Amino acid sequence: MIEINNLTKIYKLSKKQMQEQKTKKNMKKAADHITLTAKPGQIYGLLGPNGAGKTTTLRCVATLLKPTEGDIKVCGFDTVKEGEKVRDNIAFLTNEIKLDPHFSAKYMFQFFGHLHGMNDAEINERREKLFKYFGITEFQDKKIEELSTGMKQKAAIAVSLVHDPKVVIFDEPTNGLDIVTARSVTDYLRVLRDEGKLVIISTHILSDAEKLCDNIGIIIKGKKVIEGTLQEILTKTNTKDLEDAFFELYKEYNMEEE
Ligand SMILES: Nc1ncnc2c1ncn2[C@@H]1O[C@H](COP(=O)(O)OP(=O)(O)OP(=O)(O)O)[C@@H](O)[C@H]1O
Repeated sequence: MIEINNLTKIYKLSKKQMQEQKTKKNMKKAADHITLTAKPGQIYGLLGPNGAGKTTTLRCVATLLKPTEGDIKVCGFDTVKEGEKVRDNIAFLTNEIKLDPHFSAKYMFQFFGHLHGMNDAEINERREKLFKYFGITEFQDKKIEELSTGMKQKAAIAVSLVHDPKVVIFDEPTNGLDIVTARSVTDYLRVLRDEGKLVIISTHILSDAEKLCDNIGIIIKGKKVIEGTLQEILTKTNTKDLEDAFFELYKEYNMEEE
């Protein structure tokens, strides 16, 4: 279970960042009083345009950032006061995760398994299952640098899941992946959901949210502006598809003063 309670995250901007973001303010409120609950056996999608605050929110959930205000509980543990316990229960994935190119996927899997306190028998069982699913078994002894981009990505995902976490946090799961790799990743998120795990993703791809997510929270300018199943969102916005709903909300909330 993830319980985000009134999360606000404010970044202090450097002069360079102020220039880049074309603002005179030296603070940026990236998450603005976000409250949400995501439950096991569910894929929860944070949907929003670039810069909406999705990554910031997920990084706070994953204990990588400290909220400015509010608190977050993951499996009942506070992300600030009990960070280690939170980290035991999660995998945080992005498409930027890279494995050391000089080692094999098998070696990296074992290395991270040991870091999580697993024994060799447990690691081997997990590896057989995950490598089989992602089609890595045949290439498991090759150096990462010799693998294709898609295979590298799948190996990184398998390694992140070595400890069989209850909660999987995935920032932009299909970004930058070819269509075949993207499909195997989204299919695996469904497998995890069906195993009773909680999967929370961020995306700006409407079709991913539509097809994959049991619950969708739309974030615009750091605020959660609506939440529900696809059908609930369409009913609340009186629209026919998620794209129409999204643009209605975007028109309404993107105009708001900061
Ligand atoms: N470390 C940082 N320092 C200052 N500002 C930041 C920092 N990280 C993010 N921001 C700003 O906070 C806002 C939210 O960024 P965030 O990356 O959370 O959005 P996002 O919804 O994930 O967008 P994207 O899809 O582009 O990754 C943006 O305006 C961004 O420029």
